[in-house]
Amino acid sequence: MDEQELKQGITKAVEDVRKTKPMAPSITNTVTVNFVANAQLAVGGAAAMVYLADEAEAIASISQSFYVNLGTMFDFYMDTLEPLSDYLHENNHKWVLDPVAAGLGQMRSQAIDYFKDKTPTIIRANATEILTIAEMWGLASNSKTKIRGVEAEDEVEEAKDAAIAIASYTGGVVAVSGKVDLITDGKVIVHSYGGSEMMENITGAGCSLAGVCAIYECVTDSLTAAVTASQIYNLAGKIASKKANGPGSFESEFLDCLYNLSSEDIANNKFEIEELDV
Ligand SMILES: Nc1ncnc2c1ncn2[C@@H]1O[C@H](COP(=O)(O)OP(=O)(O)OP(=O)(O)O)[C@@H](O)[C@H]1O
Ligand SMILES: Cc1ncsc1CCO
Ligand SMILES: [Mg+2]
Repeated sequence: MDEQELKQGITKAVEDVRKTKPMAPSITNTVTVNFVANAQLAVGGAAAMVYLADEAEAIASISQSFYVNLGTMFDFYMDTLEPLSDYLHENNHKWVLDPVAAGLGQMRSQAIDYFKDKTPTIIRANATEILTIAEMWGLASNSKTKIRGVEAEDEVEEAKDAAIAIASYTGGVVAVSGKVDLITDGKVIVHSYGGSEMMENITGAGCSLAGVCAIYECVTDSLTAAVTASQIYNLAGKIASKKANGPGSFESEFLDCLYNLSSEDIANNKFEIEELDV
């Protein structure tokens, strides 16, 4: 894939979502659930949040991509997450994983271990979470990262090799967010630029970015979907930060940008694509 093909793919993904309004269901954390749904709606998709095992499988069967976010774990989650990820894997169903706070606690670790062979088609996370998963899955060692909570403790480029190793293992895409976003399928690396430091002053920029990846994944391949989500987030974040007076107005300006930006402007936001030697 070259830069021109990717630009065309981004433009088409943005337009197809606005035309066809695809629904991507989510099991997502209780902190940012409303922001995830609003971001999915703002880009033109539809949201549906579920928590029970029988509902998750039923709604997965009528969707093109499913979003799983581990932000706030509850006792009964494994009863849903294990059969759901079995179902997604067995049916070659696309799904996005946001492994929030990977490495924290026994139940979250059990979930991440379980997902290793359930082929998540996009893993979207911050650098610390990607470094942690690569280590948990035995794909990298000697990482010095230490989990503290839901925030990144490492720079995006430090997670580059871990991201490539995970993508090569799953056969899917890994998207690492931060000041510059890095997206890889193990064959190419895309860097998407823009955004704003203000995105660190609201909760859920990352959670909702992953939810929006699932929306774009309903209409295009996983690499194009993850790049399109980063491109719209980076342009919307940059423009919204110029209009906002603080985190409150930033959040609403940001949603307005997701809704209003043109597909051409989103595709023309700065990005670079580089082939990897494989
Ligand atoms: N310092 C920054 N400068 C520019 N853009 C940023 C910056 N920090 C984050 N972003 C953007 O914010 C979005 C979310 O990424 P981030 O890395 O903050 O996710 P996260 O840490 O998982 O967030 P959360 O857990 O709060 O949902 C991405 O589009 C990213 O490019
Ligand atoms: C703050 C917080 N705590 C658990 S999930 C979450 C949202 C950001 O990941
Ligand atoms: Mg996060």
